Amino acid sequence: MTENLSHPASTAPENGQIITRFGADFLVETADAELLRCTARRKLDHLACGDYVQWERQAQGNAAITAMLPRRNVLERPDFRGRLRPIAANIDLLIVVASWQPAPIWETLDRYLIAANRLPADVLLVFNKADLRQSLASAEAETCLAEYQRIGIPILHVSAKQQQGIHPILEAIQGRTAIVVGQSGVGKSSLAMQLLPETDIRVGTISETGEGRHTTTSATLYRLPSGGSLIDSPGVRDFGLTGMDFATLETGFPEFRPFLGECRFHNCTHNHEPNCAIKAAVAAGQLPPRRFARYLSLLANI
Ligand SMILES: Nc1nc2c(ncn2[C@@H]2O[C@H](COP(=O)(O)OP(=O)(O)OP(=O)(O)O)[C@@H](O)[C@H]2O)c(=O)[nH]1
Ligand SMILES: [Zn+2]
Repeated sequence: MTENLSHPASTAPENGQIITRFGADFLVETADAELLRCTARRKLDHLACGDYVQWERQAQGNAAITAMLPRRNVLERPDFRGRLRPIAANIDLLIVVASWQPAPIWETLDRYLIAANRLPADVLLVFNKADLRQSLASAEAETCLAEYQRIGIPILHVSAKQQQGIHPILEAIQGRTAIVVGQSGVGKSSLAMQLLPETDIRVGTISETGEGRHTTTSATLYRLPSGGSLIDSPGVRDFGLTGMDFATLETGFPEFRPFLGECRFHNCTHNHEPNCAIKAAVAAGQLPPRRFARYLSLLANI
């Protein structure tokens, strides 16, 4: 029997990265930086923006994702049924945005830091609305902020509205893949607009595929002209921390590390136990007390 030559056989698999999702299909950036719409089998439904995949051209002329390559990490969020769904994968940097109006919820910031540690991903704390800092930041808030500085969390003060401090964020991203998170109203969308100002970055590259304006709420990966990538994901912006266990909580407080192992009990929770090295360090002024108080409050909730 002769082969049907009108349909070329499928090609060898190639590597690519998922840029975004359109319903059941995915937009894949090929190794040649070409954007290609690909189908995927149902068993690959858990693929997310940022995933590296293998794809191949099919006999029918379309392209299909055939496999997911190993992930460094994945950010998940419960859907309306409470099932965890992947939002974005292979994240290097969690940009946690806070502001002075709405005022920072410090425990929420701590939760983001714990989540970043669990991913694992680096953290950049961006305090937006710097224009309001002088009039709205209380002395207590400044003290809380100083504690983060003290434990070595990188912090930037910016104003999306006044277009100030945007370049340092891009510099901080360097070659990494970053995602912006933070509570509602802190200015995440405003910042994303500043970080991705060119319409051709935000929507243009996506439009080339004939989708028109990309109006879905799917996470989308954008290449930054300054290097690195930014995943813009309306859905993940206020993501929480689900299923936290004690180990996740404890390692989410990196300032504890030098003292861990020095408590009298190896399974010390740094709460009621006698001869606790963490409590001693807090009492001696070696660990920031407000962070420790919030640690105890988080501990009470697991
Ligand atoms: N004063 C001041 N206001 C800002 C700044 N950046 C954003 N805003 C305002 O803050 C409000 C919220 O901004 P958004 O960018 O929508 O905040 P968001 O974090 O994306 O909010 P959600 O979509 O609810 O998660 C808007 O009214 C912005 O104009 C800033 O630097 N200074
Ligand atoms: Zn202890």
